[in-house]
Parts: sequence; C-alpha cells; structure tokens
Amino acid sequence: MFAGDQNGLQGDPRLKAISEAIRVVPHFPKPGIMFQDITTLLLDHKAFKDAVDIFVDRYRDMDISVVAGVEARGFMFGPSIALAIGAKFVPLRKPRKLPGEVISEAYVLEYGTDCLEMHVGAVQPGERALVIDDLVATGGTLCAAIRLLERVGAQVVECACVVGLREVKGQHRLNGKPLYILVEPRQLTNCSAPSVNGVAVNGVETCRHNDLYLSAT
Ligand SMILES: O=P(O)(O)OC[C@H]1O[C@H](OP(=O)(O)OP(=O)(O)O)[C@H](O)[C@@H]1O
Ligand SMILES: Nc1ncnc2[nH]cnc12
Repeated sequence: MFAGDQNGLQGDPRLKAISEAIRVVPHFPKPGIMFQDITTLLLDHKAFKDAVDIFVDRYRDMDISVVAGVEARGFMFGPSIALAIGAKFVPLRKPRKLPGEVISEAYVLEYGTDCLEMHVGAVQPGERALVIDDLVATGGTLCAAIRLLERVGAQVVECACVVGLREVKGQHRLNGKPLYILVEPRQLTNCSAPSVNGVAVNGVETCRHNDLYLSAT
C-alpha cells in the first residue's frame, strides 16, 4: 500500500517499487509482529535512491539545517538526505553510545522500551530540524526525538519515515508535528500461525500482498 493520497505523490510509480522492495517478515522479533525489513530496500539501488530523492525534493527548500536520524535505521537514510539538502546530520543514539555530554529521553516501543540520546551542543537553539527514521509504529520513538530537539531550542519542522502505520498517520501521536511517510506497511496473508506457507517463523518470506497491517499490540 502506498501513502500517495497523503504525501502528495498519488500515482507516483516510485512508491510501488519502494513498497515492494521492503521485505515483510512475519513474527519477527516476536509472534504477531509483521516486521517491515528495509534492508531489502537498501539492496535495490533505484528504489533506495528514489526514496532518498523524494525526501530531498521535499526538504531542499525548507531551510532545514539539521537532519536528526534515529538509531539505527534512521542512519541509513538521514546522512544522504542531509548531504543533499546542505544540512548537518545529528545521530540520535541508543543509551551509552555517545561519548560526550548527552541529554536523554525514554520512550515505549511496539516491542519494549528504550531511550534516545543526543550530544549537547550538536544542535543550537533556533535551528530548523527534520527527524528521519525508517518506520513509525506507535510514534514513541519520534516523540522522544522531537523532545530531545525541542529541549535544546530547535524547531522540528517535520518527521519523515519510509513506512508508516495507519494508526499514527497524521499528527496526533507526534506532539502536533507533521509526519511525512512514503508507504504503508505490507502484510502477508494467512500468517497467523508460526509457520506460514511452509516458511519458518522468522523466515525471509517476501510479502506480495498489500493489505492490512497486523500489529502484536
Ligand atoms: O514508532 P515506534 O513504535 O516508536 O517504533 C518505531 C521504531 O522502531 C524501530 O526501531 P527499533 O527500536 O526496533 O531499533 P533499531 O532501529 O535499532 O532496530 C524503527 O526503526 C523505529 O525507530
Ligand atoms: N513492524 C515493524 N517492523 C519494523 N520495525 C518496526 N519497529 C516497530 N514496529 C516495527
């Protein structure tokens, strides 16, 4: 499924290719989760470049000076976008990874809890920031990222993800910040059992169906 009616890209054939390049792995990392694996998108040069280009086209004239990427998968898209739009890249890292002075924000995940940290001094008050990640599920991670940036006085212009779950499309889970997504998650059919069409749990079956997303929660 593509998010073309929300992101202004309705009918853009690039979205179909991007969506189909994302592998869906049922029951990973735990039963009930339909894991959207963007590593297969990274293997597809054209689809990967198209995804980055769409973001670059959207943000190049928005006077953004900071692209903040969420560890780990936001690091796979953020630096390319930052370089192309002339912004700096600021990594928002998991706990105890950054060596300098940090500020921290805890958050709840679809499958656990975690915390994001940012180096003090990486972002200055008044800077205009874009937050980038591969996927938004509950929105908890993006909210933590927004809080980090706002605590140092930055203005979060928008959050951008390749994949967005329906429930968090729009702004209600992101402290009113706009959310821009490219595609909706795909879903394997007949995958409620641990074994799907002979493919083992945590196997590498690629979803070919665009249908409802099933969450474990
Ligand atoms: O919208 P949310 O419910 O907060 O979930 C989305 C987050 O979950 C995933 O990361 P994860 O925490 O699994 O870490 P990883 O990128 O290091 O695998 C994903 O890359 C997002 O960052
Ligand atoms: N369903 C999912 N697929 C990939 N990453 C996720 N992060 C949270 N939920 C996810």
